[in-house]
Amino acid sequence: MIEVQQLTKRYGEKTAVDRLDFVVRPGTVTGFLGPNGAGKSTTMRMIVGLDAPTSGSVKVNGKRYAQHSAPLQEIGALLEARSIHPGRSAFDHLMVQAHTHGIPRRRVEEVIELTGLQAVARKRAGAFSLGMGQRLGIAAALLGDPATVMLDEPVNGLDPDGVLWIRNLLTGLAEEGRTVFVSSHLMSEMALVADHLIIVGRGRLLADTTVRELVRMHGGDAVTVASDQPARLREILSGPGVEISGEVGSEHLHVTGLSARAIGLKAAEHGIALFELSSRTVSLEQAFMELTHDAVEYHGAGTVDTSGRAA
Ligand SMILES: Nc1ncnc2c1ncn2[C@@H]1O[C@H](COP(=O)(O)OP(=O)(O)OP(=O)(O)O)[C@@H](O)[C@H]1O
Repeated sequence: MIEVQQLTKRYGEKTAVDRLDFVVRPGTVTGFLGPNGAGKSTTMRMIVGLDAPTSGSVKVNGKRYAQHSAPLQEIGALLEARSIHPGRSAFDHLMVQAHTHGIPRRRVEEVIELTGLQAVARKRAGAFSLGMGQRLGIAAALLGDPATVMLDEPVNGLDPDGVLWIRNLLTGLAEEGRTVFVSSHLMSEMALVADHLIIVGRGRLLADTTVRELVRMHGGDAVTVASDQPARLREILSGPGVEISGEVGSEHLHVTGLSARAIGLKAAEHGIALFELSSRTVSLEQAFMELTHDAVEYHGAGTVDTSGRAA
């Protein structure tokens, strides 16, 4: 569990993290999203005590990071800036950390296997590809068998096999009941792996929600239906959880809370002919763009956001 309370970090004039409040719970994968410079890495560094908050606090599994006697057994982290001695083998790199934390050699062998590094474990880490380096960073994060795992951009630079591997690893860790907190720029990837989302922009909390709820709030799964009896169709489709809108005099209705299939079947049951029946699903990417539009620090020239405005 990670509990962030009024967490703030200022670098001179710049407020990188601005009074953030959120809780990351065990048993699910929580995605940490935000545009470049939103404050994700700074927040993650404060969670593991690498940066001191200007104000506010953060607890990991009920205590501040520094108060844990064996922090590696509480939270395993992969942060963007990794420091691996290039001349040391993956095995030795992990053994050094294991030694200093009283972790047995058996666990080093386990994490090497878990991260698929067996074939290269004795090779110099300096010669590792980006993907191998990521796996080694994850092996180190899992070394202490921690209840909380935090990974900053773990899929960066990975090939499709690596991305799939990370996806399965994260969902597996959550299924074991661990707290899994992962940052990423890849919304499509987050949609597949995360249940819950913390979204930040310019250091502030923009949303603390589920993937489903975020998509629903930004238009969700709406169906457009057209017929020559819109008033009757509206009556037939009305029910709990169903929202219907449409302009007076228009043949079109916009329906949420019912699938296109259910609407088609109900219309047929009542002998109403339909001229149009189309679903519109807002992707997580669109919802994210709408939510963070005003919080993006650097827009590329000529980029257009999802609402069609020039950014
Ligand atoms: N050591 C530092 N000194 C001064 N400013 C900093 C420092 N570290 C971060 N910042 C600034 O704080 C803001 C937040 O940076 P941070 O790296 O936490 O964002 P991020 O969301 O992780 O971005 P990205 O997605 O690009 O990695 C940025 O504007 C950054 O320039």
